[in-house]
Amino acid sequence: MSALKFAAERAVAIHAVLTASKVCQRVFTKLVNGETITKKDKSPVTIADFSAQAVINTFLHNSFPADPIVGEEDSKDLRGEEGRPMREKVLELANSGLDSPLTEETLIEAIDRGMYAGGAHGRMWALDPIDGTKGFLRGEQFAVCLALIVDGQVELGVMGCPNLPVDVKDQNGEKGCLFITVKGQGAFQRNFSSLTETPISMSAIQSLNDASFCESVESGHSNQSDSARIAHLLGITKPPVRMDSQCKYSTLARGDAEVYLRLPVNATYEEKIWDHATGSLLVSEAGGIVSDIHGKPLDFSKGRTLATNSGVVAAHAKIHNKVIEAVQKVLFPDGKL
Ligand SMILES: Nc1ncnc2c1ncn2[C@@H]1O[C@H](COP(=O)(O)OS(=O)(=O)O)[C@@H](OP(=O)(O)O)[C@H]1O
Ligand SMILES: [Mg+2]
Ligand SMILES: [Mg+2]
Ligand SMILES: [Mg+2]
Repeated sequence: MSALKFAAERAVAIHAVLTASKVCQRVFTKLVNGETITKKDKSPVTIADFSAQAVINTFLHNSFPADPIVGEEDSKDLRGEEGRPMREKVLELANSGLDSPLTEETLIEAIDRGMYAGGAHGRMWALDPIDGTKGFLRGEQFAVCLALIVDGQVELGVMGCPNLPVDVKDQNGEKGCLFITVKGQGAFQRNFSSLTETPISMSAIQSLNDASFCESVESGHSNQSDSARIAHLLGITKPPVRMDSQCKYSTLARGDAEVYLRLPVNATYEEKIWDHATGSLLVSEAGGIVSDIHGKPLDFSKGRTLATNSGVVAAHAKIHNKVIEAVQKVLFPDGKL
C-alpha cells in the first residue's frame, strides 16, 4: 500500500508546530511583561512570535530545503545594537526547542526565510508563528498555524492551540489541542499530551436558532455591530463566542460553533494568507464552506495577502448560502457592492 499523500510533510509539520507551541507556552509562564514590541502596522510582536518562527522555519528547512516560506515575522527589529537584548532572548528560546543550536547569524537567516512573496505556482509554506498575539499576551487563545500551499491551493494544515480546552464542556480541564488536516483526508484533533488522533466534523444543526457564531475579540479586526445585525437576521439568539486567533476555525471544525464571521472594518485592509490558510482547510475538511463576504472562495494564489477577497464567512455547508444572503443584506442593503 502506498503512503498517504503528504505523509512526510504532515509528520514534519506536526513536530514543528508542537515544538513551537511548547516554546510559546514556556515564554508565557516565564515572562511576558516588557517583552513586546510594536510593528509599524501597530500589531504587537513578542519574543515568542520570533522564536516560534525561527523554530518552525528551521524544521522546514532541514526537511524541505527547496520550499519557500511565507511567514508573518521578519528579523528587522532583532538586528544591530538596538536589537541585541531581544535577539539574545529569542536565540535562547529558539534553541530550547532545537537539537542543533542556531547562532545569532543562523537565527536571523532562519526567521528571514519567511519573506517569500507567495504566488500561484509551486509549493510554499504559510506560517503564522503566533496567531492572535493579543490573545497570547492576555493569556487567552492563540494558535501556531502552518499550512502547505501548492499551486495556490491549501493542501495541508496543522494548528497548535495551547490554551484551548481539549473538551469544550470542561473549560477547567486539560488544555492544549493540535488540529491536523490534509485535503481529501479529513480533519483531526489530538491532545498535546497524546498521540491519538480523533476525526472531527462540524455540527449539522437543524435550525439557525440553535446556532452560535464566532468572531474576533478585537473589534478593530472584525466589525462586531454588523455581525450582531447579521446574527439577528439569521435568527441566531445565542451571544457571540469571541475568541482570538484561528482557534475560531478549529472551534467550528470540531462542532462547538456553527458560523465564523470576519467582517471588514475598513475597505483597505487585505487579509494575510497565514491568518486563514490552516483554519480554512480545517473547516472545509470538517464539512464546512469558507468564503469571503461575497461567497467567493478564498484565493491563496495572489501573494502574501488575500488581495481579491474581502472578509471571511465560514459555516456548515448546509447553511453557508443562508449566511451569505444575510451578510449581503446587512452590508449592502441597496444591493450595491
Ligand atoms: N484591520 C484588521 N482586520 C482584520 N484582521 C486584522 C486587522 N489588523 C490585524 N489583523 C489580523 O488579525 C489577526 C488576529 O486575528 P483575530 O482578529 O481573529 O484575533 S484577535 O481577536 O486579534 O486576537 C492578527 O494576526 P496576528 O498578528 O498573528 O495576531 C492580524 O494579522
Ligand atoms: Mg501579528
Ligand atoms: Mg495572525
Ligand atoms: Mg501572528
